[in-house]
Amino acid sequence: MNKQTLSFQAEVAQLLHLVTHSLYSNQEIFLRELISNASDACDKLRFEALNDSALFEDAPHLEVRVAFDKDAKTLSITDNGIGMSQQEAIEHLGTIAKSGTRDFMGKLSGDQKQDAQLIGQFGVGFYSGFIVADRITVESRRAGLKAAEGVRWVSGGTGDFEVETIERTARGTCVILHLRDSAEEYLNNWKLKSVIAKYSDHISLPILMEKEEWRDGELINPGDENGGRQPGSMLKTGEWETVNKASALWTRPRKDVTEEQYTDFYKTISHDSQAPLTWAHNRVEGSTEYTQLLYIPAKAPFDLWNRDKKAGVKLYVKRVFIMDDADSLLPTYLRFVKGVIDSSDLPLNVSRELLQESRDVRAIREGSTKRVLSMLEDLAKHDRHDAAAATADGVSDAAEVVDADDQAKEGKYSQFYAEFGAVLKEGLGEDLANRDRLAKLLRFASTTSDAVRVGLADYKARMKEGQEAIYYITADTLAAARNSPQLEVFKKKGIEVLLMTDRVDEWALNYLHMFDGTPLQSVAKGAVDLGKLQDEAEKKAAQEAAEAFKPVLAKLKEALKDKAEDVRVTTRLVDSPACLVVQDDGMSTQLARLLRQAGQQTPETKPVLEVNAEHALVKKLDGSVHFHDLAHILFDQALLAEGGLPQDPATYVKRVNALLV
Ligand SMILES: Nc1ncnc2c1ncn2[C@@H]1O[C@H](COP(=O)(O)OP(=O)(O)OP(=O)(O)O)[C@@H](O)[C@H]1O
Repeated sequence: MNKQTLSFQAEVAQLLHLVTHSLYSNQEIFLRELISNASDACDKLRFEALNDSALFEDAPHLEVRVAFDKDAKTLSITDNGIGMSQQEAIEHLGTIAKSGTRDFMGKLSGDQKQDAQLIGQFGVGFYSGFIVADRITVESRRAGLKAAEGVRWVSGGTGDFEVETIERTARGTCVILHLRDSAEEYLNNWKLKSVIAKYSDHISLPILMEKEEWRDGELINPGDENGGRQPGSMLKTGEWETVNKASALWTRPRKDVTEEQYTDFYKTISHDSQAPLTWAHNRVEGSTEYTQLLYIPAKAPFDLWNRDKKAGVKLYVKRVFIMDDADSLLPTYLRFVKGVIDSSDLPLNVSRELLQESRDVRAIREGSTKRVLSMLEDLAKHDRHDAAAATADGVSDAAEVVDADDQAKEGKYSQFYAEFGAVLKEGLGEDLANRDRLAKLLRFASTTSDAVRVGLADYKARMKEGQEAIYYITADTLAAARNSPQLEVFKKKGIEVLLMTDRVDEWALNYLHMFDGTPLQSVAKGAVDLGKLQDEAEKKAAQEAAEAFKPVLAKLKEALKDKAEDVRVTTRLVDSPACLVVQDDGMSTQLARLLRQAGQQTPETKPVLEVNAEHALVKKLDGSVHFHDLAHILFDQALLAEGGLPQDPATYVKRVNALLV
C-alpha cells in the first residue's frame, strides 16, 4: 500500500482535541495507557497462540520495552504482542469502536477540570499519547503476517493520519512519541522508572529499560588526574533490565501486599482516581480453585446504567488473560465491581463460548457473587450511625471498644448505597438464590428518618404491637412521599412507613412480597386494613360513618363513573378529603406514570377514590347544588396530591374558579 492519508472519525477528532486541551494536569497517565495496551496485545497473542503456537515465531518471551532518545526527543514503547495489520491499524487507531463512547461524549460538560476527571475515568487509551507528543508514529506487524506486511501509521493528532506498508521483521507494535518541548522530562531514565513503578508495577509482563551507568567526564588536561574533568553523564550500557515487579499482585499472599499496593492496583485496572471503598482478596479452595481480588468502588462511573458495558472483572487462567465477559463472572446487578479472578483449574485452550458454559465458571460466578454480598454485609454491619451519634452526645459505651479497622468502615455502607443502591435492587429480580440476603441490604428513608438508612430488619424490630405488615409508599420525591394523604392515619397512629423514591423501587418490590415472614404492604394499594392496630371503637365509628354516607356515595360513584373504578369511605385519611388507591393486584399509579413517561403501554385501569367522610369538603357534598363540580374537583385534587395531572386541567381550573368567585 502506498502512503495514504485518511481522516479520523469525528468522535476521535473530538476526543483528541479534549485530550490535548484538558489532560495536561495529569500528563503521566499516557505511559500507563500505552503500557496497558502493550500488555493487552501480549495477552491477546498468548491467547491466540494457545491454538496456534507458530504465532510465537522465534520470540516466545513476551515483553514491553520502553526507550528514549534524547537527541531525537522521542520516547518509544515497544511490545512483541499480537501487532496490527494495516486494516486493523486504520480501524483501531482511527475510529472508536466502543459503544459507550457516544454516551461518554454526551457527558462532557466543557468544564476542563471536570472533563479531565471524567476522561481519566473513561481511559482515553492510545490517544493519551497526544498529551505529551505532537506526533505519534506507530510501526506494527501482526503475528502470522509476513515481514513485508508491516504498517506505519503517523499522525499529528489533528484531523487525519497517514498509513503505509513497511517491511518489519519484528512482530508486535512500536509506538514512537515525538515529545512536545513541555514533555522533555520524560527523556529521563529515573522519571520513566518512577512513573512505571507508580502505575504499571503489577502488569504481569516484564517491562524493560536499557540500563544506564554513570560515566565521569573526560579529563580537561589529559594526563593530569587532578586537573579537573568535563561534567559526567549517564550513559546507556546496551544491557536491558526489568523495571517492574512483573508479579501479578493477586498471586501474592495477602500479608505481602500493602494497602497502598491494593489501592494502586485498583486504580490501574479501573482508571478510577479515587481509592476503592473496600476489597476482598481470597484464595478459594474446593472443587473449583481460584483466586479472587474484588473491589467495590467509591463512586459510580458515568455509565453505570449501561447494562451492556464491558465488565470490570477479568478472568485469568494461570495469569493468562482469558475474558472479561460480564454475565459469566458476575450477575449484571453487580456490574460496578472491579477486579481479577484467576483460576488454576480451567483449561486454557477452549473457546470463550465453551468457557461460558463451563461448570467451573458457574461455580466461580456463584462464589464471587457471595463474596461481594459478604463484603457489603460487612460494610452494612459497621455502618453504625447510631453509635456515632451516641458518642457525639458524649454517651460512649466503654464496653464496646471499636477497633480501628471497624471504625474505618463506618459510614461506608451509606456511601456505597447512595452510589449503587439502585443497581443492587435490580438483584431482587435477577438473583433469586440471593434474594433474602439482598433484601437485608436494602435501605430506605422512612417517616422517622430522612436519611436512606432504614433496613427492613430495623423496621421490623421497631414495628408496633399488633402491626402485621411492613408499610411503604412510592413517589417521585421524598417530599411527595412524606406529604402523601395516604400516610395520614399511619402518622396519627405513629406507625413507621418506608418512603421509596427510586425509580426501580416499584419494579423491585414486585419481587419481594415478604421479608422475614412479614408481608410488605403498599399504603396506596387496596383498602386500608390496620387490623389489630385499630380498636373496636374506631372500627364501629368508621362503620357508622360509612353507613350514614351511603346515599352520597352512590351519587359520587355515578358522577365519577368514567374516572374511578369505585368510590368508598376510608379511615386512612385524617386531614385530606380524598385520595386515590389502586386495587390490591393493580399497578400503582406511580409505576403506570413512569411507564407512560418511558413511552410504554400501560393497562387502562381506573383508580379507586377513597373519601374522608369526616372532612368538611366531603360533608358539603350532601345537598350541594355544585355536587357534580365538587365531585370532580375532589377526584382531580386527589390526583394532584400524588403528583399526577387531571386528565383535562383546563376544565379543572374552570371548576375551581367557578367556586371561588
Ligand atoms: N500495542 C498495541 N498492539 C496491538 N494493538 C493495539 C496496541 N495499542 C492499541 N491497539 C489497538 O488499538 C485499539 C484502540 O486502543 P485504545 O487504547 O484507544 O482503546 P482500548 O485499549 O480498546 O480501550 P481502553 O484503553 O479504554 O481499555 C485497541 O483496542 C487495540 O486493538
